[in-house]
Amino acid sequence: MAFKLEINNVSLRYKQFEALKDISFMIGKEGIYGLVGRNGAGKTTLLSLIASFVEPSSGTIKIDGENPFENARIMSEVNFIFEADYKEEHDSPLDYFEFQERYRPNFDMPYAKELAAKFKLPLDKSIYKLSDGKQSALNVILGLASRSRITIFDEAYRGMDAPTRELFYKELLNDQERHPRVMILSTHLVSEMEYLFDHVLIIDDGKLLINEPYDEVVSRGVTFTGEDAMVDVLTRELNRIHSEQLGRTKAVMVYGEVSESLLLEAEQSGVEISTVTLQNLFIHLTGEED
Ligand SMILES: Nc1ncnc2c1ncn2[C@@H]1O[C@H](COP(=O)(O)OP(=O)(O)OP(=O)(O)O)[C@@H](O)[C@H]1O
Repeated sequence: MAFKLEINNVSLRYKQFEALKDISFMIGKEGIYGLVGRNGAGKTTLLSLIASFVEPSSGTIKIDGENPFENARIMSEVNFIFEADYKEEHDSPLDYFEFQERYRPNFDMPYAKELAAKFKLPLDKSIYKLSDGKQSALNVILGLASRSRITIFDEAYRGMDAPTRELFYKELLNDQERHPRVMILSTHLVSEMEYLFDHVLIIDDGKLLINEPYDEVVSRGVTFTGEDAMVDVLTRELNRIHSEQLGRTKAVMVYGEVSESLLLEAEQSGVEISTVTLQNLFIHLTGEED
């Protein structure tokens, strides 16, 4: 059973600056949740609140019905994986695994060692001597092998090269299938990671913009391409988020419900309809244009 996560009217201020503004959402079932936002949108701040590293300035957070702050029962099941500073870390990956085994109720040591072999992570070397990519691999192994009910990866891929990131995504999907839990992945590598997401949360400037299942978000993005005057007429009542023009041909991206009759009208007037990736929706929903 998933731990229910309830965020109610949460704001967070750093002195005068409001980094999160009245955020509310609920996560009630297992799945991979993509938290997407531009630099400085508030992703790490929101995740730090869920992990109880900080308390909200106002609003409430509940995990499994309780305030998670300084709550050992809840916190042993919430795992926040972020880019830690290992410059002075003389312990080895194996020391970390042994510590996690004591502290995390579901930590799977054989699986951690299996992952270490796959990521070619030396188990006995001091962590400060490992490359950035290997330190990131250690982080994601700790996240996966802990099998915490709520596992948060805050841009956990940072030091990894593309093949290593692919390995991480594959292992994440495999382990999620075997041991479903709530995984929250924050990223701006949207095009690379969107296939992983069951659900999407987009934050922009401290506000929650989108909180929907992945399929619903992408089904709401449509591009109309054709003769400019016709495209303008067809999209005039819709939520236009981007447009491009080349000669008389115009492409307009919209976000929202598009009726069957409008789609038919577009087809009959030679206007092409195409789907939009989450990456493109993210760019244009959170961009300054339009
Ligand atoms: N300790 C702090 N004191 C003051 N302002 C802060 C502090 N931490 C974060 N902020 C500000 O809060 C906002 C949100 O920062 P946050 O790190 O949550 O964004 P992010 O979405 O994770 O960004 P990125 O993708 O660049 O990592 C930013 O404007 C940031 O400058």
